[in-house]
Amino acid sequence: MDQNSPELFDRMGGADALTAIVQDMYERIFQDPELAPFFANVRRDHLRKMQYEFLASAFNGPVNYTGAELTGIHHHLGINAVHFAHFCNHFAEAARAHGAAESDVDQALGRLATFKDSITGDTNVDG
Ligand code: HEM
Repeated sequence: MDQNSPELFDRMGGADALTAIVQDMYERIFQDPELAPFFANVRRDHLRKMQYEFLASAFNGPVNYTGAELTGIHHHLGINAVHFAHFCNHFAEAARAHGAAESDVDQALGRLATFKDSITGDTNVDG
């Protein structure tokens, strides 16, 4: 079931659709008062480009991820499980807005969930 052809990347509409989904997802994230502060000093064009590569690759598209290792770039930021859930929800809403099938949204969310431990860090650090 999971190894359907065409791949998830293609079923979601390929490069053009995923580029639009990433753009839309970050518009939602940057407007979310809980998530926006994390991105205050981030180069947004670079972020969108790297996220496109990452998701395209995670969805079995013909793209190599050339960005930073996920744990190293996120773990010190204090991202908790609620932040992670909201982030994934923005992705899901953006994908639906661009016509993704619910079964494909579910599959994509399942793949994102596998990165949760790499993204979330310990928020109880003293000082
Ligand atoms: C499955 C979920 C996530 C994935 C796949 C993901 C992926 C990525 C990728 C690919 C980058 C770019 C790396 C690079 O520049 O080389 C990035 C950067 C970043 N992400 Fe995430 N991310 C996720 C969740 C989150 C969450 C929940 C937050 C915060 C609430 C977050 C905050 C950031 C920030 C602030 C940066 C920029 C870091 C910097 O430039 O120093 N990410 N993420």
